[in-house]
Amino acid sequence: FLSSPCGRISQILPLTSPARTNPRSETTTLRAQRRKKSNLQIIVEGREISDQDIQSAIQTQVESAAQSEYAVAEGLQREAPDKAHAAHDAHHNYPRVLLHADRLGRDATKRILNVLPKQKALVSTTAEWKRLQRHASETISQTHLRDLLKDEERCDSMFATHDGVYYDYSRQQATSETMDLLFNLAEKQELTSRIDQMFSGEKINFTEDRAVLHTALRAPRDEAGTVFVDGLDAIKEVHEVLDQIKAFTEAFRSGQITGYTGKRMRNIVSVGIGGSYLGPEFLHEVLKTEAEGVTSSLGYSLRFLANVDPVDVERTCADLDPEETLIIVVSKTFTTAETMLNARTMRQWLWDFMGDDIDVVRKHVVACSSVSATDKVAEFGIDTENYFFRFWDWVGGRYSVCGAAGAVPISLLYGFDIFRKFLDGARSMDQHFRNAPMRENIPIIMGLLGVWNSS
Ligand SMILES: O=P(O)(O)OC[C@H]1O[C@H](O)[C@H](O)[C@@H](O)[C@@H]1O
Repeated sequence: FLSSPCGRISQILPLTSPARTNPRSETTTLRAQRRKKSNLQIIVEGREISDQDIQSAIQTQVESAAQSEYAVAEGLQREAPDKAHAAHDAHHNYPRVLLHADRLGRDATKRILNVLPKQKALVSTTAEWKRLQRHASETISQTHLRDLLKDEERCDSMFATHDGVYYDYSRQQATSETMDLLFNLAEKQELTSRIDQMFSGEKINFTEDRAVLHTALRAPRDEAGTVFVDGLDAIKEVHEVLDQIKAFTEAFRSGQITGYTGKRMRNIVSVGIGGSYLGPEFLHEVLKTEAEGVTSSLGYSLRFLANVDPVDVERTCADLDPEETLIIVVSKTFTTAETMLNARTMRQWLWDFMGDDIDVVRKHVVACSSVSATDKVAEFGIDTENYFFRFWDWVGGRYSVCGAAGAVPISLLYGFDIFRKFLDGARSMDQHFRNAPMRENIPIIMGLLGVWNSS
């Protein structure tokens, strides 16, 4: 906040320390003048910033933040998206103000908090959070896990189970009191209604103004018509793509789909990074030693290409016959530099063997990408009609394994039915997450322990 109305902060000087950090004489004078009022001085471009400056800078932001809430509440988002966007941006600056304050130190935070209107309580300012903080410093920091583990009653109570998944959290640095405090915090933050908002497609990802709907990726077909995003029936769309992947998989595995030279394709190279790589690879690692996975993948191979080191490309395809190889470019945005570089390298590899023909790309390269990247997929030379498997902006990259990003490589290697089972498992956990009471709810407990451990 200080950088926009006042200029860039150049120095922050605690007034109690000697003048060694600031040679400017006028600043020294200022410091002397203000010594009695405050023990912190903020210098911006040679000028000291007063409490009043801070207050007016914050006021501007807080006013637009207040308008933002109003705008969104009034449904302006639908009628005037630009306005709502600007309002959203301003709104997000509110926590940022505190973040800056935090960096400036305790004195600055205090001064800033004093001038901030009591508008929206951050989680860290709630009584439930403070109770957790006290509990952490007064009790848990003095307790060794070794001693916690001696308490049988405690250990017996710290587990949750659902559908064959058994979650034992007795090795966490936590007691049943910790859990009580965490559940209180979750209640205070209205977690249950936030979960419902997520499942129903509300745009809870407010930084990108998007829904967070990976759960729709594993919702059953008969739930079509229940979740809409910007007027589109999310679950219906999901099943259209799953049907497309199923049909493509069957054609690929039965040899109906062949490469450019008519050979049957047996090797799959999945190019992608981050969420477009780790999820599918994790699934592959799990399945490749499972009896069902071993038999269903016989005769096929799947490799991942995520690294841009040229030796990695060599390692991935040195022993592959390009005529029998299908390249999957997995990228939600279809712009990620590493992925696109590897995709171009693999395209060249195909061209080097089979000739510089666009049909080589149309027969050997498929894309898993978001609907909004369709033009880029087409530009690359991929057949967007038959070789493009889409997902949506409301699928976060790290969850895309349940969408085309995971479905295509895993189904081609192991068959669609195995992938379907994975979706069914995820669906079962979604239902548990949505319906189980908090104290038995595995994802909620894991989330709360995540908050506990990282804070
Ligand atoms: O799928 P893409 O658009 O190529 O992005 C790939 C990855 O890029 C970055 O690493 C992001 O942090 C990830 O969240 C994302 O999954």
